[in-house]
Amino acid sequence: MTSKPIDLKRRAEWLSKAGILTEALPFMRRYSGKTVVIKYGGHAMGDNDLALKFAADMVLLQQVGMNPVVVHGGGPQIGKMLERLAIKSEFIDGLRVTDQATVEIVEMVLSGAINKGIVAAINQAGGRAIGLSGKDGGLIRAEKLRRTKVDPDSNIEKVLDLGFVGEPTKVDGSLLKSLVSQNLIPVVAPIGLGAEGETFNINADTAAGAVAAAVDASRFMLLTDVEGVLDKDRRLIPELTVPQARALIADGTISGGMIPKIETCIEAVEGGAEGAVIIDGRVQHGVLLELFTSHGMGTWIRG
Ligand SMILES: Nc1ncnc2c1ncn2[C@@H]1O[C@H](COP(=O)(O)OP(=O)(O)O)[C@@H](O)[C@H]1O
Ligand SMILES: CC(=O)N[C@@H](CCC(=O)OP(=O)(O)O)C(=O)O
Repeated sequence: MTSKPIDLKRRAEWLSKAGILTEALPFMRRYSGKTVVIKYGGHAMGDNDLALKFAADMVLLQQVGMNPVVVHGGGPQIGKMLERLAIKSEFIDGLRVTDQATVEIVEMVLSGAINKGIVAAINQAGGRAIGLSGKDGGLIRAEKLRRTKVDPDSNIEKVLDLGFVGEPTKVDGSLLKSLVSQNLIPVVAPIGLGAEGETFNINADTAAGAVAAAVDASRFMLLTDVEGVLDKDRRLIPELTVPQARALIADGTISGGMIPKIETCIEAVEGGAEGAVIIDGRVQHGVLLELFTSHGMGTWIRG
């Protein structure tokens, strides 16, 4: 039996048309050996096809010599599960108020179904992913988040009690680096371990920022369900300086779940990352478009 000959000329033309040879190679060379932390938001997970493409992109990043580290969210998925269990949930400034019953569900959804789903998809795509929550190996130590807010009527500062919402106090970057050195792709669920063994629900953007700092990431990307940061007329803002971003939070243009993203990006660039970018996770292969094309996508936050 003879197999059909491969038309190499056609394949070469296709590669060239796809711009792979001309456009992406210099970027691939530039980022080789660099660590990129990708925050994969619950809204960006979309359907199965999109999730498989995301997984394939992670494998490709590794194959061109980069070190991808994934930190995932799952807010909408937690919301659905809480609804099924008739547990009410509310958000303050983009953070879920988390009581004991809620934190149990948060951990179950994030460290269970979502984490293992991403790990399975990356392994299916030919990579070697390993799933961890912040509890595994003591990866993310956390403490109760202290938040205050000035009451606009009385002008008095109030302490907000968000329950088991945590903030990272220490991320063990050496653990992640040792996994990466063994060609593994770490996939991290944003659950923190408290000093008394408590389970903390950490906003995934915040957890991703702390992970990026701990592994000295040169690139930090957040995938969400909008094109990037939008102005008051809902137009994409391609680039923001730190002072501009702060001003947009102060005047209310940036609100809700976009606030922790921006705060985390500011920390990442102030902490020395080459760049932090918020991109549309609903676009197929968005990560590759951002990293390996000259126009990139989304909103860049610069120092
Ligand atoms: N200025 C803004 N530009 C873009 N999105 C914004 C802005 N202000 C608030 N948002 C909201 O932030 C959301 C993204 O945050 P979030 O829902 O927490 O996403 P994820 O699950 O990806 O973390 C957007 O869907 C949008 O509703
Ligand atoms: C404290 C807090 O708000 N935790 C988040 C954790 C998941 C998350 O951040 O998921 P996304 O990135 O998909 O929004 C929550 O309970 O929804």
